[in-house]
Amino acid sequence: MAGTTRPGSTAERAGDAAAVGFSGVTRSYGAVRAVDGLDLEIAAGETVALLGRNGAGKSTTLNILLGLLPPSSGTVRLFGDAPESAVRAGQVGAMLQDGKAIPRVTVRELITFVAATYPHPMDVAEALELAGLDGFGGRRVDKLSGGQAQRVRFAVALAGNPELLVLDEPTSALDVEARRTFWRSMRAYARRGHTILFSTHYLEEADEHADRIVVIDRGRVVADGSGEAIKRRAGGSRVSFDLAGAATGPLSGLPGVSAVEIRGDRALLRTTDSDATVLALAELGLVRGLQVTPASLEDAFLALTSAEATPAAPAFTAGARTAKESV
Ligand SMILES: Nc1ncnc2c1ncn2[C@@H]1O[C@H](COP(=O)(O)OP(=O)(O)OP(=O)(O)O)[C@@H](O)[C@H]1O
Repeated sequence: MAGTTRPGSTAERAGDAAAVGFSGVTRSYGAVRAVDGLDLEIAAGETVALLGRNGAGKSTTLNILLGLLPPSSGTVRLFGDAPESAVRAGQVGAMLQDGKAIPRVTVRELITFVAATYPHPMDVAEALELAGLDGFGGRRVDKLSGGQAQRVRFAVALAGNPELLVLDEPTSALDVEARRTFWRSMRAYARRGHTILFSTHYLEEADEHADRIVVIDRGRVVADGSGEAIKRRAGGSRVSFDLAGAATGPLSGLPGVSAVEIRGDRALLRTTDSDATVLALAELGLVRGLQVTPASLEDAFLALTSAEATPAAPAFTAGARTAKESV
């Protein structure tokens, strides 16, 4: 997606500067290192998902990016400038997880007020439409459901017509229909050349809606690339077959096998070399109901972020299985 800049904007002044640049950023809370030497560059026009489990450091990263939290060390640049400057210039819109509703104002009044504080605001009706708030303009913001309030926060983020949109778990309170509407709006906004950075726990959303997925764990980037690239990096395939009473002991020693799970009469092997594993299984006569499937993004995510995992020996723990991974 090509980037576009407004005349006189921070981005134009900064020339080809990245939309976002983190360099060696660290943030500690007492003994907890929430962000630990984070390096990250996001080009203008990219849509990037920040993916990580609870406590990985996503919100802290986004708060530092927005200038709301000073880093303990390292530097952050937005369009080549300090975050505060980019925010002041209206280049950045944010939708954070919390945020209290202002009593007694209507949705339209709120968005009109917010838009008026920016140098190049979005048309209020357009912001309401993009946020899925058509028909809600006259409603009081303190009398909305959780999902509707979340859409108001999205409209607030859009109101300044920002070049960079930062969204912290934007769909967490939305139902299926609202989620679909939200992503349609996001894509439309991205197509205008804007940069979008969103955090999420939803692997499918990251895979489907981002150009690039940055997985963070313990405040560090542990993977960065397309969903496909991350699956490849985490490695391997899953081979499953019917045991038909065969002994399970030898399975972990077969070529390529990095993990074994037994579910009833079915064996599931994680392997870094499915051809070698399948050949060895054939020699043992274990080919009944044989299936070979590439690793899912879920597999990759677990392998990259589980406590005991290393990229060379991904974890494959029974407790973390999901229906999606069933064979
Ligand atoms: N204000 C704070 N004081 C102390 N520790 C904090 C504070 N904010 C965050 N932390 C800790 O920093 C780490 C990172 O937290 P952060 O909220 O950035 O993670 P997250 O990836 O956004 O998590 P979640 O997905 O649960 O929202 C966690 O260990 C958290 O407990």
